[in-house]
Amino acid sequence: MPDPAIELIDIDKSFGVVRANKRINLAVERGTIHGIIGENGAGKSTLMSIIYGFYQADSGTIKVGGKTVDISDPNAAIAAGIGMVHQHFMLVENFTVVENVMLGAEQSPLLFSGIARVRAELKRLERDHSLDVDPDAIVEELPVGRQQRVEILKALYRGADILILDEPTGVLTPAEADHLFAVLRQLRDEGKTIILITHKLREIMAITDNVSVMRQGEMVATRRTADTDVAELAELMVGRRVLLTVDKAPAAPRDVKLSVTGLTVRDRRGVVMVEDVSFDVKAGEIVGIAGVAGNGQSELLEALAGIRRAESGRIAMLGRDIDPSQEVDPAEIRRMGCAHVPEDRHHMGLVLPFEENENAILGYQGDPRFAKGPLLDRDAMRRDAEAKIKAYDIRPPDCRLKTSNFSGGNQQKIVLAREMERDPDVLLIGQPTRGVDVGAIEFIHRRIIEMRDAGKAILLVSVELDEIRALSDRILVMFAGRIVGERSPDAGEGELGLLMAGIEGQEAAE
Ligand SMILES: Nc1ncnc2c1ncn2[C@@H]1O[C@H](COP(=O)(O)OP(=O)(O)OP(=O)(O)O)[C@@H](O)[C@H]1O
Repeated sequence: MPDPAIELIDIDKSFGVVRANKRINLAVERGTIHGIIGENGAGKSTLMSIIYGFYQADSGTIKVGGKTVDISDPNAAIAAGIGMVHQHFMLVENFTVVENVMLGAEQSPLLFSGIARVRAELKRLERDHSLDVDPDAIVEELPVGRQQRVEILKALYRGADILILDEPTGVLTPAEADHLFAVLRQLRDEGKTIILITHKLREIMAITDNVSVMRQGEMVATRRTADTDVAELAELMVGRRVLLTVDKAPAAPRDVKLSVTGLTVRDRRGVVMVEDVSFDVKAGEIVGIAGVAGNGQSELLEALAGIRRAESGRIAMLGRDIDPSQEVDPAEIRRMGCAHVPEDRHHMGLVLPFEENENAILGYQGDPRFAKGPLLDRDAMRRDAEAKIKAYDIRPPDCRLKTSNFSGGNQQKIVLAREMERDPDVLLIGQPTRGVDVGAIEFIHRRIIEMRDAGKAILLVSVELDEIRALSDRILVMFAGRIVGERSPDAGEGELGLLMAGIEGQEAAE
């Protein structure tokens, strides 16, 4: 390669018995966007953490601009011109944008020349890179797309020439993702080098110049994006052909298992998040809720699961009437036969310092299968966890490992296995495949269809329109807290997109 911006030579890294990176070699050409893909647990985040100095490689060499560098911590990475935009933003939420940009940039001589100059520099960076954000806004009040811009600005402010983005579109709306891509292309055209980790192969095809594939800790292939396609990449990732479409028979809906009438939910500040929502879900059908993130889907799901109090409305679930404006015990909802895969696995689905086998029964500790007198039957828990690890191909297959030590996609599989394998009659499922690889998506989709065919009533919330269209038997579109339309899964992407943007919906609702 004529001019690699960064080169990794024989990088090796183990965590105990897990060899996360095995003699990795990679050269990233300057002024290109280079995608890194791979199954959950393939070692992508570990490799990026080594480049950014969070982890130290056990052996190997990193060269930046042809020179060997010792990246002992993130400050050394920054000094070498490497910037990172994290999956879970590393911003201080109650600080302003300027304060966040200044924070941690102690090495920057600009810091000593006052906040006014920092603000001016920030303004210039924003203008030059179409990264519009108010420097004085408090970070937690910004939508996620803008918070991400702050992360990018922070890296640019510190002089990053090489920018690493880990799953940057996972939390973005489609419009925000398009904007991000425009920014990345512009940065590339200015000569910056971008390394992008994503599970979305369509994004790889749309935006990268080259793509490298990792499998089980190894770098197995690098391709020019123009010379490959989604099917080849999927196969390189998982080592077998992957079905990229979902095969399903027509639904055979039976009696209503979940009926929601006039549900209204406000958030802590009193803002209406769900407004007068009514719908039914029958046994043997999947009802998908489509919508841009932040239009009330999360609050709807939480109210149904009993973890958020509603203002008014009625819920009839599995023959029982629930008044959601009263305190509802989520454990009671679970006991009735309703399982819930929460959208935000870090905050609601898992206790990260717990062992895998403990999270595998979280919320179901009272189950007699796991009781030994007044105590927990640890052997039964481990046997149960091992069976789920096998069925969901959770890696590494170690139920004693702390949950925080699993990769993001494998953490998602731990939650899915726990909730789906309870054999619930009603399944509330939020963003089931966020952060999971194509092989696992194929498996999870198949499992959801099997559950439908076994007569379960399934409510699916996903911001991935492709996923909603592939799985749902009926699609409800939510906009600004209201259901603005019902469509069949055959409805075109354009038609659904307009509804999701509230354009047709407003007329329909009037
Ligand atoms: N701090 C740690 N301690 C122990 N094991 C770890 C640690 N960090 C990562 N691992 C293990 O290293 C392997 C690689 O994980 P990594 O997070 O790099 O995967 P990934 O390719 O980024 O996966 P995903 O797509 O799911 O995010 C996994 O088996 C993971 O469990």
